Amino acid sequence: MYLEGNGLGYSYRKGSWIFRGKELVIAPGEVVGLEGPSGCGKTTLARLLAGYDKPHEGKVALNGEPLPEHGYCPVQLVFQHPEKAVNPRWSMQRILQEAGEIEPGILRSLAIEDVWLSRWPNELSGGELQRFCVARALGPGTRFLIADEMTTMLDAISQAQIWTTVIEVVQKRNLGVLVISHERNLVRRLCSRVIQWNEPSK
Ligand SMILES: Nc1ncnc2c1ncn2[C@@H]1O[C@H](COP(=O)(O)OP(=O)(O)OP(=O)(O)O)[C@@H](O)[C@H]1O
Repeated sequence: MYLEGNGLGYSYRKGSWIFRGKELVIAPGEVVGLEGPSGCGKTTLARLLAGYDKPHEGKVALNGEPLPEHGYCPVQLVFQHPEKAVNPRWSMQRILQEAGEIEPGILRSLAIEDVWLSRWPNELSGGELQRFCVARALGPGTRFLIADEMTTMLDAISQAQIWTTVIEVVQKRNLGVLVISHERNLVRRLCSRVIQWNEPSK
C-alpha cells in the first residue's frame, strides 16, 4: 500500500499557488523526511496527504484509490499544537477511543499514566497532551503517519521517548512516515530519504 501525491497543487488565494506539480511517493515501512523554508507549503501538503483538505490540482492516492471520505483515515496527521487537535469537551479516554483500541504497549511506551485518562485536555501539559495525539495516530487502522513538527515543542527526553515509540511501531507494523521538521539532525537520524523543497514551485 503506497501513499502518493500526483501533480499536487494548492492555493489559498485565487491566482496565487502555494505549490504546483508536487510529486511524492511513500512506501510502507519507509521513513521519509521533508525539509524546506518556512512558508513553502509543508503543512499544507501534510493536510492534503491526510485528507484534511483537498488539492486544487492533482490527487492523493492510497494504494491507487482516493482517501476514504468517512471513518478512520489510514493516513494520520500529528502536528505541532496538540491543543488544537483534541476536542476540549472530551475526556482523554474518549479522545483516545476515536482511533479504536490502542495497544496498551503503545500507551506504556509513551509513558501515558492511567490517571491522565480521566482528565480533560486542559488538565494536561502540552507534552502530555501530545503523547495522547501520537497514541491516537497509531490506532490499529493507521498505515501512514504524517509528523508535522510533531516533537518540536518538547524537551529532549520527551522527544526521544516519542520517536523511539513511533519507530518501534512503524517497524513492527510496516507503517510509512513523513517527517516534516526544521530540525536537521532529527530528520537525518530518522529518515532513509529526505525530500528538499528549496524553492516554492509556484
Ligand atoms: N489558512 C490559510 N489562509 C491563507 N494562507 C495560508 C493559510 N495557511 C497557510 N497559508 C499560507 O500558505 C503558505 C504555506 O503555509 P504552510 O503552513 O503550508 O507552510 P510551511 O512550509 O509548513 O511553513 P512553516 O515551516 O513555517 O511551518 C504560507 O505563505 C502561509 O502564509
